[in-house]
Amino acid sequence: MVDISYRLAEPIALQISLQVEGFTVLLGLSGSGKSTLLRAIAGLTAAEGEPYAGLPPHRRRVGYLPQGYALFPHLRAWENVAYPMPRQGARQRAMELLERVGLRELAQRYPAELSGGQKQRVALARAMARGPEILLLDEPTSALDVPTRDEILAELLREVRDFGVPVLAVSHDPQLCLYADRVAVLADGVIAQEGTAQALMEKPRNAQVGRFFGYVEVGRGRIAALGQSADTAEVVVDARRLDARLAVPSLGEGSLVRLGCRPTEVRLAGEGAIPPGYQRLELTVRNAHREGSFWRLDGTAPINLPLRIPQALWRAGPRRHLAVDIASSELLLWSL
Ligand SMILES: Nc1ncnc2c1ncn2[C@@H]1O[C@H](COP(=O)(O)OP(=O)(O)OP(=O)(O)O)[C@@H](O)[C@H]1O
Repeated sequence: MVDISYRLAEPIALQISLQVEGFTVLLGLSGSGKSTLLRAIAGLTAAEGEPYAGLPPHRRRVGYLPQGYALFPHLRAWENVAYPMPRQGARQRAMELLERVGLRELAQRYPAELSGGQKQRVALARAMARGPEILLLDEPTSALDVPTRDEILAELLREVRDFGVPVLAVSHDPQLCLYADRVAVLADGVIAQEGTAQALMEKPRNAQVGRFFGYVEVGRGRIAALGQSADTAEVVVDARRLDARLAVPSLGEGSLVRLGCRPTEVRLAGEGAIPPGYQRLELTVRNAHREGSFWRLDGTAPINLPLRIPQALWRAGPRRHLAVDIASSELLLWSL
């Protein structure tokens, strides 16, 4: 495990404390400073921080895979891997590293003669060349084609785990969390939340964390009463009482809150009884338009749920009212 603590002001203000353990994924929106943080840890952007503060890049025990991999186009695969090594024995050591990533046979090729996944493995071998104690991956899936992405990523992670070095991967892609031992979310220059993917998915602390796991903010209200079990509450929205779940422990009776939920978890109400644990809401539809074979509904009340409904389930076309069932555990309450 490596404890990372970095502060910088330019080009973006960041104050980051983060534990990197196994495969750790740092999620953040585009422009939130993910690449800047990795460059700071690698010593390529001025910053204060531990570990490595004050050391030049080549003295830091960091393996860095930038976006696009930054291989030298005029050097063969093995020469790219050997580049950061001391001359003596470099070729043999480079060949060993290429062997570990399954590319020994392609050692003589130039980057232009390699696939995206193969380039990534050459870059991985090069990043491992100086025996790093942490590996930094910038958007490891962004340069890969969708059909082969998961396969290449799984292979990359197998190799990374094989090297036994903790990895910090930054991405805007929550899919990466499927493979992660730890996940953190970067927002407004700080770590908004960190923990296991499951913990963040079940209780995202705010809307910025929630959006990576499919939650959208659907309205605002006031807590009328705390529920009987630890994290439940009754909330009033637009004079309607709803059962919901607290995503932050500090909320109490009278607290003003934001409501969040995953539109994919909302069910169209059928003819029958409300399923246990669910509540039925009669939504007022303000806007409906077609999206392929779906109806897209926006601006509904009392909560503003964006919904995509298969045309077959709403054949008569848009109406003004729509009954939906939402699990109480699905309706999250965040601080306002
Ligand atoms: N060299 C630079 N000069 C000026 N501004 C920069 C520089 N590098 C980054 N920035 C700015 O700093 C902010 C963070 O950029 P950064 O590349 O770290 O974001 P990111 O989270 O990695 O985004 P993305 O997912 O789009 O790559 C952005 O607003 C960017 O415009």
